[in-house]
Amino acid sequence: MAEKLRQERALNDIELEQALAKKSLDRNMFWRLLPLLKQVWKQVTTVILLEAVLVGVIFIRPWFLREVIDNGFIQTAQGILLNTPLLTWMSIGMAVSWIVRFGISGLSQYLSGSAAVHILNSLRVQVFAHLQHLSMRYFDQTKAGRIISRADRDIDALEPLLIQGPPELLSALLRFVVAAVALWWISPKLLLALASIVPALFAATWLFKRISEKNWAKVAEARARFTAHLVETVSGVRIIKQTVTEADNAHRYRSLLHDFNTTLIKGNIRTSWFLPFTQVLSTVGMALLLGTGALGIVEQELTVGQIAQSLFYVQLFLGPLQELNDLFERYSTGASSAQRIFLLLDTEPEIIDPPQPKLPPVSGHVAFNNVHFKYNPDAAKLVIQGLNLEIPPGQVLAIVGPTGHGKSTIVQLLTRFYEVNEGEVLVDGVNVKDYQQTLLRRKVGLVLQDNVLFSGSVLDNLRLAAPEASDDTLIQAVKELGADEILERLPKGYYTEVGPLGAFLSHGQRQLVCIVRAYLADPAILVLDEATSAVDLHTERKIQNAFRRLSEGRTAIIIAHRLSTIRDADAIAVIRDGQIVEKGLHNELIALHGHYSGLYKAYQEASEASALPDAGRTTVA
Ligand SMILES: Nc1ncnc2c1ncn2[C@@H]1O[C@H](COP(=O)(O)OP(=O)(O)OP(=O)(O)O)[C@@H](O)[C@H]1O
Repeated sequence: MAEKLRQERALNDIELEQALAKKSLDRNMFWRLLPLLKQVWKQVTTVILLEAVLVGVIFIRPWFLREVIDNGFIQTAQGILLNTPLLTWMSIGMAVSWIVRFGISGLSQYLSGSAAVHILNSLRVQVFAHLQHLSMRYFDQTKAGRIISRADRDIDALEPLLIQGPPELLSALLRFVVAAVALWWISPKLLLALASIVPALFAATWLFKRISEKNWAKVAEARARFTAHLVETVSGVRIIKQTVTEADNAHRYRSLLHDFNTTLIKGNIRTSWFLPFTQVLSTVGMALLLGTGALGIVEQELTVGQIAQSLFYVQLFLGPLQELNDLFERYSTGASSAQRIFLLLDTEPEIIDPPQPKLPPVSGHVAFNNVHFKYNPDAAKLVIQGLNLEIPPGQVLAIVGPTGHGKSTIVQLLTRFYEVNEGEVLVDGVNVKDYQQTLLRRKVGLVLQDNVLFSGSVLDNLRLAAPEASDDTLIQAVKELGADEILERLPKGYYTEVGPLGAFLSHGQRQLVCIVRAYLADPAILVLDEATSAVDLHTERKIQNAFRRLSEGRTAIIIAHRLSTIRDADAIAVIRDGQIVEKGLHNELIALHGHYSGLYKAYQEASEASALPDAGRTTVA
């Protein structure tokens, strides 16, 4: 059942992406990629010039050969004599042409390579910056693996298209045009004989391009699926181990890999006929040219040297057309990757700043007026329904209620991670929509259940809130909150590495670091989403004291799971089905014999049953 559900969820995600991808399939990727070349126009221009010189060098060689055949050997009465000066100059010319060719191709490749690095890195930066601006809903709907696949592999896939592609295309076109002119120069009949196969070659190339584009889009999609699964596995590895679903998970990965392989193989089979087909066509072209050339010799219109020279041009004329095979394949891979990148870049953040934002809040007065909200616009049920709540500046308000009834959602709306569907959220009497998001969020300090720390030391993490602060200032803040005893016990004290996402620290230690971080940021409003997992009594007390100290003189919202911790709160609000059903002081609410007293009773019973001070939680009620 779980597997089925997982598959269904994944499928919905994929379907959503495919539907979006189809929308932008019509766009011409090439024209959207072109502006990227603007920043490296100097390198691009030099490469174009170098390629033009290279083509000139290539074309001079058949002329050397023709001169050697037609004039290198002189027929005299004594027999055939060598035209030594001509042969010497032609040999030198041939050697120089090879040396120049190697030198120019090396330089051209170096320049296009450095341009590539420049363009791809700036695209990476653009994608990264854009990702940070996207609203939470985008991350709710899109798997992390898909995003990584775009920001990393899809950008890599542009390299052959953007970098080697243009010089090769240019070189191919130049060789094709110059070969055509040279053949025309020798004899228009020779050119016409060879050109008779071009329509068939173009038709085949066009067909190939269409098939190839579709194939590469499928391959990229299949690849994104297994990457997404890999990322999910890495981030959920604990749960997978705990639920002993490694085998199921590996099976799912294998089946996604199998889909990828099948798509890749099918794609390769479909496109593999192109090369042999073009080879057959060029053989036919060569036969036609030789036939026409033979007639020309018989009719004394052409010399043997000219035919030998024209044979070189056959490859220079048809070769570029065959190279289109490779170029189109590259274009297809790159275009499908570009499409996925543009799909990401075209995604607009749902939540944007107002054109003229108000000054950031100071006093921390919070009001929710008739707020309605649901995460998914298509969902039938509202998560928050007609919520009215006022928190005067400096008040400590505790929010309690059963799990999944909207407690954390209230905070998400206060920080404008999501936009309300109806009603308004006011901070200091101003709608949160009228503040600049960054300034609003700086004024709301969050200490959440699943606190995230970033790789680096404890001090590095504290410094996120106060970038200019010295080590001593940071440590002083830790001491002021009474968190020093616990943090100094870490292996290297404040210099201990916290590991990826803070994995080397315990839950309680992470929470203390976050409380100090919030203290350093000096917000007007504080939110403590109390941890549901147990910490020892000593740490718990330290956390509570630190939070109490932190909330002095600020508005504080405590999402409480341990009812014993909030008895002293200035007000307690009980939330049920996204509405405030009761609000008052602890004693008042107990006396009401309503929801709160029921929750409290259940909490006390659970505490007594397990004989642990933190055993009972409202979330189990
Ligand atoms: N990002 C999201 N996308 C869609 N639905 C969500 C999202 N976050 C929460 N929900 C849903 O909204 C409802 C309220 O969730 P919320 O996290 O506010 O509950 P809560 O009361 O804080 O629960 P808990 O006590 O377990 O923390 C739940 O039904 C939850 O499934």
